[in-house]
Amino acid sequence: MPEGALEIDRISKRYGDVVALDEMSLTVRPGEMLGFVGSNGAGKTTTMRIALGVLAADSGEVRYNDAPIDRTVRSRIGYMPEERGLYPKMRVLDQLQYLGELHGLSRAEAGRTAESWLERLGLAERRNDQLQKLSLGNQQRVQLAAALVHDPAVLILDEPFSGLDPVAVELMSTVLRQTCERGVPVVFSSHQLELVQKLCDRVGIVQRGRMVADGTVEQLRSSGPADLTVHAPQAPPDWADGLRGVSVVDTSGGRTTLRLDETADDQAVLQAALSTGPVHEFSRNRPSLTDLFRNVVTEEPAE
Ligand SMILES: Nc1ncnc2c1ncn2[C@@H]1O[C@H](COP(=O)(O)OP(=O)(O)OP(=O)(O)O)[C@@H](O)[C@H]1O
Repeated sequence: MPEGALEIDRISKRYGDVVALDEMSLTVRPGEMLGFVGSNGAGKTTTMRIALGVLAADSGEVRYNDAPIDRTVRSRIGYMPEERGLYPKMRVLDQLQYLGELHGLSRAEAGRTAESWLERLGLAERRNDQLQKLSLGNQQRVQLAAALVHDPAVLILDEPFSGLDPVAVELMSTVLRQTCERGVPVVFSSHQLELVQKLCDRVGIVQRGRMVADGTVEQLRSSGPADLTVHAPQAPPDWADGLRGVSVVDTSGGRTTLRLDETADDQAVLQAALSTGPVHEFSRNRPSLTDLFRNVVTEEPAE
């Protein structure tokens, strides 16, 4: 493993009869951003809480730099919990400074870093307000500052984008990208798949406590079923019938969308289309992350 990687190695966790995690594994390398996606109740929060050490796994191990995570490493993790969890009545700057000190910064250093994050996140003028006086989106910016104030070696965020307006999404995205570019492994959970597809180097899809797909966005998108769109205006409706490994998904306006399985030969499809007359379009549609997610994940049982 490269130096500075976070590894979650086959962790399992049960709550009574509920299997929350079943040998969940994932690795985030330095300078890599991993999007952690899955249905409600799939096990994302449980995984992140175990990685942080606020919850113990029944089995498996979490490592940083090839060694099991201890208290020193734990204090170098930046974490944004789903339930948020800052003090509502405490003033924003005091709160960040206090958290910086808790993570080992001197008072002056913590104050300086807190001020600079508030500036960066557009909250400088709110520094002396109680947290509860801020809008939810601004409170979330403070949560991000809280995760970053001690210059963490690893950044773990539980649904950091939920409820943010587009400007705040952009700001959060930029800050996460820059943190990642400084060599910090970043992992965040999200249900906003288009955002994950745009932002992340790698994606892990979790279902019922297991990692069911893990790879770069490119790898995952090219591993899904390939659809072809063919525009052959003179082709009869049954032109693609009988082609090996090919099924018709949709036909409209002279365009046919075909699903090809691994036994199909796209060149045979092209020949069949050309044999009907001119072919104006022959294009492969790669699945979006949303399509893949639909294919991989079946509904979780209701909570
Ligand atoms: N404290 C707990 N006691 C009992 N069961 C729990 C507890 N925490 C989590 N679970 C169960 O563990 C499973 C995984 O939950 P988890 O919160 O990790 O999912 P999640 O992927 O983060 O979901 P969401 O997207 O809704 O936040 C669920 O079945 C949940 O009900």
